[in-house]
This record gives sequence, structure tokens and C-alpha cells, in this order.
Amino acid sequence: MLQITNLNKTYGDHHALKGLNLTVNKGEVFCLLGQNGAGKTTTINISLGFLAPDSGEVLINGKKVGKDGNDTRRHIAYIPEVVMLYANLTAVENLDFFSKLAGYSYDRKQLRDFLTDANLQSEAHEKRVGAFSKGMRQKVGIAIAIAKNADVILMDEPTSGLDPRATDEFTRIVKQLASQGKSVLIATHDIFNAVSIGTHIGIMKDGQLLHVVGADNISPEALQKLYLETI
Ligand SMILES: Nc1ncnc2c1ncn2[C@@H]1O[C@H](COP(=O)(O)OP(=O)(O)OP(=O)(O)O)[C@@H](O)[C@H]1O
Repeated sequence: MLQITNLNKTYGDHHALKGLNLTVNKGEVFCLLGQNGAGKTTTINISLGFLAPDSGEVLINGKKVGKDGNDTRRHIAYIPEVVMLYANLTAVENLDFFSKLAGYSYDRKQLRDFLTDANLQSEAHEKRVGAFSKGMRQKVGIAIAIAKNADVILMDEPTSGLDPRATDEFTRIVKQLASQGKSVLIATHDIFNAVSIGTHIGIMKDGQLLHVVGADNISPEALQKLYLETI
């Protein structure tokens, strides 16, 4: 579970987060929409412990990011827009490397099973990732999150540059992760995908969350209208 309470962050005299409150319970997918500069990446970076807030706190399963750093890092995974992997290593080797960094050691079959769970086709498991598409790299990133047994998964712009089929596949995997009890926070500009992938959708402007809607209660058209009226 991810709980963000009254988070404030300034860069010089720019107030990037203004008392942000946001909760992602187990099994929820929270899509955070907002213009460039709304504060989405700042929120993710503070949640990961990369940046310290001026005030407020982020709790991962009840433990405070920063203060209980080792406890929170173990339970959180981050999938950036472009997943950074070692080009000369295979998918299995990359997964092995990043799993070991997180303190887990798996045999080859377990590693391949995680890649299969992330929907990476088996022919790609033993191939070097240098030539992988964005969608394939993302699947390795998801396999890393699964292998790490992260309860909270943060994603930045996961569907930008994915073709419709890859977006559909990605949507199914995220729903599966949520059905297993993960809490997923996705920063995105993709309004249509937010409605299909999210359980909740938040619209952020100038460091504040101005609306939170349940994805079941809104059509893509209505969300687009609300978004354009808000930002
Ligand atoms: N290191 C920094 N130094 C100064 N200002 C920053 C820094 N990082 C972010 N900002 C400013 O803080 C505000 C929020 O930025 P942030 O990157 O969190 O927004 P965002 O919603 O993620 O935008 P995008 O959709 O472009 O990724 C912006 O006005 C940005 O210019």
C-alpha cells in the first residue's frame, strides 16, 4: 500500500508539490494525469526516496520512505519510461543481475517463469536485450518487479510509444498484478488507457490533486472533458 500525505516540495522558489495527498490500496491501479510540470515525476521520485520532500510523508506498507529506507526500498519497484538494461546481457541475465541486486537468487527456470509471467515470449528469454523493443524492455522491467516481490509498483509514461497491441498486453499484465494485490501508480498522459487500466484516476495541476474519480464511473470522453476543464 502507498500512502502520500500532505507532501510539499519546492525547487528554489518554485512550489512543485502543494500538500499532495494520495493513497493506492492493495489491488488498485491509480493513474495520475497532468500537464508537463504538474508534479508527477517529483511525486514518483519522492516515493522512491530519490528526493526528500520539504514536508509531508510517503508510507510504503506503513513504513516511512527516507526514515525506514531499507524497509521501503525492498517493497517498491520502479518502471521508467525506458527501462534501462545491460544491452549485452540476455533477458534472463539482466533479470538475474537485478534480482541479485535486490537480494534474491533464482535458478534459470524461476527466472524464465518470471519473464513468462511478464508476458515476454520464450524465444526472447535468452536473447541479448540490445535489440529489444520498448515493449519488450518494459516486460523485463515488470519481470524484475515480480522477481523482487514488490508490493508497490510505480510507472512513468508506460504506454507512450507502445503500439495498440503492446498497450493492450501491458494493460492485461498490470490488471493481473493488481489482482495479485499489488498497488500500482502510473504517471501518464494517456487518458484512454487510464480509463481501461486504472481503478482510480487523479488529475493533477500545479502540484495539487484536483480530482480523483473511479474508473468505473467515467467514460474516456467524460474524463477528457474533465481533464481539459481542469488543467
Ligand atoms: N531539479 C529541478 N530543479 C528545478 N525545478 C524542477 C526540478 N525538477 C522539476 N522541477 C520543476 O517542478 C515542476 C514539476 O516537475 P515534474 O517533473 O514533477 O512534473 P511532471 O508532471 O512529471 O511533468 P512531465 O509530464 O513533463 O514529466 C515543474 O515546474 C518542473 O520544471
